[in-house]
Amino acid sequence: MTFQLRENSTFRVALIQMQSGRRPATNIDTAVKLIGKAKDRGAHYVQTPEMTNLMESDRERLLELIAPEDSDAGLAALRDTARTHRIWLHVGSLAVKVGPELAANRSYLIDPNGDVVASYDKIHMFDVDLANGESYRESRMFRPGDRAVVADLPWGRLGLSICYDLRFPALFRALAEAGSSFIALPAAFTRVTGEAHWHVLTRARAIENGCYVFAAAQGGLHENGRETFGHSIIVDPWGVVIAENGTEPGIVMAEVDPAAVTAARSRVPSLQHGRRFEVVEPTAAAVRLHALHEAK
Ligand SMILES: O=C(O)CNC(=O)[C@H](CS)NC(=O)CCC(=O)C(=O)O
Repeated sequence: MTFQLRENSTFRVALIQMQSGRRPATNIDTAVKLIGKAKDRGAHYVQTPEMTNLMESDRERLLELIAPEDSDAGLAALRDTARTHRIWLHVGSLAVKVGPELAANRSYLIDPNGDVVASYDKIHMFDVDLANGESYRESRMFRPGDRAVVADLPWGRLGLSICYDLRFPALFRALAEAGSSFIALPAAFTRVTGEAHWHVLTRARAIENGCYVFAAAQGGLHENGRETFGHSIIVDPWGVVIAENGTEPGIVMAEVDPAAVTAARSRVPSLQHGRRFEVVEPTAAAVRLHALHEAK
């Protein structure tokens, strides 16, 4: 079955904020309940955060707890949920097994029939040491993706990204140039970096690409000891935050209008004005002039 294009109609987006723990069955159960509530409130597209099924820092334990996607009980339950509620369900990511010692941080777009229509492996791995001593080595557990992915919703095209990808504007530009009106950014930002950068970066990506940004987040203190920023957020293409949550689990909703994308891009057509330069190497003459100037 195919879905009718509805690029001229608004739709309701719901973001599920979670505080996922160390037991996949419990986390999936929580997600399914919140998705049901979002449906009751009229959602057409529902997004869950990065690592919906598991927040686990221990590599061995993570590898024991996860399954290949074909036999993943969580994915099956979420597909059932999409079908039961007749919604577009975007599972922000699941940790899934892709080899004996290897996982992927993979998001799934599921249609109202319960079929997976797109999946995306997080490209940029969060291998970062923060000033407060927090240290992350995502690439120890996860195999990064190398493909940018877009998928079609009835209301327009959706570009897929995850969490740390937010810091790589070239990915978002590529998604916009591939026709995205909406960009999905499920996340599990740290509290510290979220406080410093979350709002400015989500708004910047929306503004510079004339896209909506839908970002369902993990928030609060997790069983594995991690603390995440929360603040699930919906930003419109003009950079206005139209819905936002705090740090508690819950649902964030907004009415989304595809016409706002066209409007923002016609007011400021910066997408059409890009890539008009080449980078020029410093010339020997310029270097000599500089040296002359310094010597004065
Ligand atoms: O590891 C897990 O359990 C779940 N995955 C995550 O939390 C991921 C990888 S560690 N987090 C981020 O990418 C944070 C990015 C971020 O905070 C920033 O860019 O500032």
